[in-house]
Amino acid sequence: MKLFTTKQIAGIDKFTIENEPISDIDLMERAALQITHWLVKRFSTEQKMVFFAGPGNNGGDALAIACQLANLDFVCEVFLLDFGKELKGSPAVNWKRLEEQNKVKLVKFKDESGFPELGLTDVILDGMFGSGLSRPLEGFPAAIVEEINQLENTKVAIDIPSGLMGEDNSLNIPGNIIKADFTLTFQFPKISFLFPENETYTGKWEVLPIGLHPGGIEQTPSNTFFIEEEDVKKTIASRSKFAHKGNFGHALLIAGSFGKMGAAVLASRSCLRAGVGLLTTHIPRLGYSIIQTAVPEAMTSIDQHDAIFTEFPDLSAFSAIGVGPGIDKKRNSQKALCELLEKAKVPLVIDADGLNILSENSEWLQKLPGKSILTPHPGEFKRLVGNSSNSYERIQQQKEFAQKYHTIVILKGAYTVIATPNGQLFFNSTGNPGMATAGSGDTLTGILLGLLAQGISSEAAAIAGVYLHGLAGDLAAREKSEPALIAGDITDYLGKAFIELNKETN
Ligand SMILES: NC(=O)C1=CN([C@@H]2O[C@H](COP(=O)(O)OP(=O)(O)OC[C@H]3O[C@@H](n4cnc5c(N)ncnc54)[C@H](O)[C@@H]3O)[C@@H](O)[C@H]2O)[C@H](O)CC1
Ligand SMILES: [K+]
Repeated sequence: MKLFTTKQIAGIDKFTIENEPISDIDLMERAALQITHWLVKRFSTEQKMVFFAGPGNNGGDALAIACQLANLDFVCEVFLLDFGKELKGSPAVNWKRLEEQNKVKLVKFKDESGFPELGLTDVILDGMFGSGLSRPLEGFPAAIVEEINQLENTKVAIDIPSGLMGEDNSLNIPGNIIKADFTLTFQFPKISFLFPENETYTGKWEVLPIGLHPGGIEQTPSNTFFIEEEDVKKTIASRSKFAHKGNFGHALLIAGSFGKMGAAVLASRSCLRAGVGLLTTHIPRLGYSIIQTAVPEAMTSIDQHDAIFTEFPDLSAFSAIGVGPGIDKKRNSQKALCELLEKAKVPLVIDADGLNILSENSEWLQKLPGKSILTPHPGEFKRLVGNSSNSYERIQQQKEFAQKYHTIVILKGAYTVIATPNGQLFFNSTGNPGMATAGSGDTLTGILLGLLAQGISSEAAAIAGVYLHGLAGDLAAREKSEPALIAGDITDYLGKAFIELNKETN
């Protein structure tokens, strides 16, 4: 799914009005109805619905929802922020409808002194500002936000928590943004919802479709995407009846060191489960019996060194190479990685200590084979690319880095972001906090390597890999729970993830 800026969404909104065609008041009514349905399912008529409405269409939505709920016997009150200007357009129409309906208490207020007393079970609906917010809130609306945030009532934001920008909040004032329990957003997730620091404002968010015109969506360009099942299905081809293991590539995984052989085991197992034809795992001598016992399906390549990575086998047989999980960053391992970068002709997946070595030798980034995949977590990213003051800034850095070095950068997090060399960004939609556990990254490296070795392009492997990794984690968490989930479970549930992905087509 394409993701858009709030400005672009306003354009698609306009396109829908002109081309469906539908009047703006009817589009607002349709959007409002989606939220009304959601509220009716969740709350009872015993609870008063208290709306805070702003001067624009976000306020218009609030008025429309109040009108619809009042017709369903909910007790509603509307507090309209009065900036001394008459309401215009659809918000004005909805205000008039409410006056004529005569079921909802309507109050206009100009400053904090007009802030109402609320009952403990009242539900607050935030319809002050949505995608039309042009600058951070201050003065009167900011004071209202502060009042609302002090209350313990359940808060539901319409489209966007008031005060939050759809993309860049670098210059925003944290105290002047509504902290909602739920955000019900229209048609598309807003980009800022995908950043960890904004969870405190959005609470749990849901996308409610409002039937924006497919033509408008199609013709609006975007280089930012939300990965969904459809985007991954096409990558995972069904296998020919006559297939043999030679059809699915030969991966080389360089992983493990003394005390960290588990990383080599986890990554090897997930590489195999991702469907690779052959896997050779290169490990220090002391790891030999560990890997042979734990992963009998893998062939081994044994380093001359007992405890660390210092050399690698002839590369001509391999269709993709993974390096990093558990390798440590001793001087001889650094030298071996440098040589690997110079000799490798196939894309690499570089993780963990592989990335840390690169951070300490940034001039080697120029040596990366084209379309290699780097998989930093935020700490590794910071060491590799530098500091950033927020997630928006960080993804800009990520994008520039991927373009500069012609690599795919997978920045791991709740919504893992993939940056590609052509300037695109993909946010992953699967995964859960149970996956924040030791070795989870090693399993991702294995999956990526396994897909890449099968001849899947680096971009497609990255997109499918993070999606499947998250999906396997979600399926595992359903049975194991989030706290009890361990990295090996992700690998164990990878099969179920493939089945889930192919459900409709099978
Ligand atoms: N496309 C859709 O998905 C639909 C969206 N709908 C709703 O419409 C809003 C966007 O409405 P818009 O009128 O463009 O903007 P807002 O209501 O968010 O606010 C604009 C209003 O506020 C003033 N303003 C802006 N910034 C500030 C500020 N910092 N301080 C004070 N005042 C400010 C501005 O001048 C305007 O007067 C979207 O979020 C949805 O809720 C449709 O209803 C359905 C289709
Ligand atoms: K809002």
